[in-house]
Amino acid sequence: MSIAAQIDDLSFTHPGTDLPALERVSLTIPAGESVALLGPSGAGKTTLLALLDGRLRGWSGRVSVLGAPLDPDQPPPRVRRPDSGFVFQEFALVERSTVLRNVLNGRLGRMPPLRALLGSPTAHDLEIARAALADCGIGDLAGRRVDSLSGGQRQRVAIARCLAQEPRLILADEPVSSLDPARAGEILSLLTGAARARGATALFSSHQPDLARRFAQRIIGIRGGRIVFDVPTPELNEAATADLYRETEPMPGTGLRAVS
Ligand SMILES: Nc1ncnc2c1ncn2[C@@H]1O[C@H](COP(=O)(O)OP(=O)(O)OP(=O)(O)O)[C@@H](O)[C@H]1O
Repeated sequence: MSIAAQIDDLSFTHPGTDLPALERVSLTIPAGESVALLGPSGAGKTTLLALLDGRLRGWSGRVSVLGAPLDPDQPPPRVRRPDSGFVFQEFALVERSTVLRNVLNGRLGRMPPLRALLGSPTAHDLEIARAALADCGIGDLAGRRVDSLSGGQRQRVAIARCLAQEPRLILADEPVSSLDPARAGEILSLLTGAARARGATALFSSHQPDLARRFAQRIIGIRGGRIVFDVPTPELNEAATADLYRETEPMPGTGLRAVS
């Protein structure tokens, strides 16, 4: 089995905080699968995705992404960075730029540094960007400014930008939480379908167990920074999902909820 991410005994506390956001996490994410990360607010989903994206420093444990170990003290080398692509909940697009320009930004990491600095794409970059737009069903929007688009269209642009990067691992942080249910299904179908078509691995976080079931082959439950289950989708039962999202009892007399 080829492995997209291997995590052993990973712990991390955000600077300036006391409680770990991730605690003794161990996980294996097989290459080529679509995997959902479920868990309540504050569970550690964003932290785990950012860490796999090489954006956090000062963690402990061992983490390998696409066969290369991450260094807890250094960002990944530039040549490896485009291998993992990130889709953000709030799209993170350049609002006043065109759709095509935004998607071409996904090519920057694949360009030699001087070309990236000048922002001058080659014909090959343009070809890849246009193919990504077409795959996302928005070829006709190439010349539109992003700030004239709907939320669903913006997320398609963000996915196209990620695909233009030609990543082998696609990390997506609640990519559909701002969309209506129909749009959310379309976008997750697009994201996981595009990953599958490219032989890439997709790891997305969500608050919606039904969407995770529909679009992920594997579901990981995280709560309080710890993995509470990691199962093939058909094995996920209602009780485990309900327990993941259970409310803790208020602590007597305080109105506060106990951390479990
Ligand atoms: N930049 C930060 N600085 C300090 N603490 C942070 C930071 N980001 C997250 N945390 C803390 O780390 C813990 C995990 O947060 P994280 O955002 O990873 O959870 P999440 O599962 O993604 O939540 P949500 O579903 O609400 O996005 C929380 O206790 C949160 O308050």
